Amino acid sequence: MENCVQVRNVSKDFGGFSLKDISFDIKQGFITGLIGPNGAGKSTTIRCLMNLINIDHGEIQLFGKTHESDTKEIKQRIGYVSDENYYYEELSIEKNKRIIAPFYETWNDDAFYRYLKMFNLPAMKQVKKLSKGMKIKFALAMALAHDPELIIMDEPTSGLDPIFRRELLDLLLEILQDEKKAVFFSTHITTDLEQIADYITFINDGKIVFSKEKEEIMEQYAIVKGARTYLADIRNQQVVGFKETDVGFECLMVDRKQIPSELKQSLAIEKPTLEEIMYYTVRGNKVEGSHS
Ligand SMILES: Nc1ncnc2c1ncn2[C@@H]1O[C@H](COP(=O)(O)OP(=O)(O)OP(=O)(O)O)[C@@H](O)[C@H]1O
Repeated sequence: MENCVQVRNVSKDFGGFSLKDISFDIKQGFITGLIGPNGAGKSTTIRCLMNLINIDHGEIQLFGKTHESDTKEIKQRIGYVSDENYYYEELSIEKNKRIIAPFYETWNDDAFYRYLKMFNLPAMKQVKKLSKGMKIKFALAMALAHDPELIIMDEPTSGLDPIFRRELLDLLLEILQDEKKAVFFSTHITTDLEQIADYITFINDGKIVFSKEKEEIMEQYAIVKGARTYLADIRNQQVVGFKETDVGFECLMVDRKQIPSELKQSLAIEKPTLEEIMYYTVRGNKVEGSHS
């Protein structure tokens, strides 16, 4: 299994915020989701991959190459959907296309118009007059029309209605039928990733919490619920995040194998959702707990 992206020990210091020695891979043939709370560093990470930000330390390889020596080729091979509109707002979809398309050697005009039709986009409309969802669809059409090997998207689904969101997820799966391609996207809608992602990279406060196969994460982590009587026993274990409830406690453990066998009968042990993994990791082990 080949990595189409390798991020190794990358750091970037903005003063108030920094990416701290992050490393992860994006694998060819798979969908990797990037999750993390607001301000965790998702967009910054994506901008580093796109060479829109200079990194302070570390190395980023895309298709075995680096931006320092091969940025033009790398960008040819990526379809990028930014979280900000980076097209000409005053111009129409059609005029934007005419300016940008010649940059791509593999541009496919038929595919572009097919996507416009599929996404219900009016070619003659000025970009500034498009709705938020339409802007994302336009960015998608531009990103997909040059048949990229790697699709990188920064929160593409956040402004989309649930119907189109589902269609987009199906479209991504269809694109992935070609095993040479890869998709990497950030999102707060973790249920989308539960549906379609193969790998999850979780970033919190500029650090990678994990970057792993989704199934492995779901098998490894556990939500443990129990009565107060077992509270002391469980707090002796390696607990990621913890909260007291009216009836007892609920916590997230990194490794379900660590739950002592003598306690297993008395506790409810469940598979977590990605949202629960994020929630407890960010919340941590605050002792006061919130009653739910
Ligand atoms: N150019 C910059 N100069 C200084 N600080 C920056 C710059 N870009 C981002 N930051 C800071 O870096 C931190 C991480 O921002 P980033 O946009 O990467 O987070 P995010 O995980 O994408 O968040 P969100 O989910 O809210 O979109 C924030 O505190 C932000 O203010």
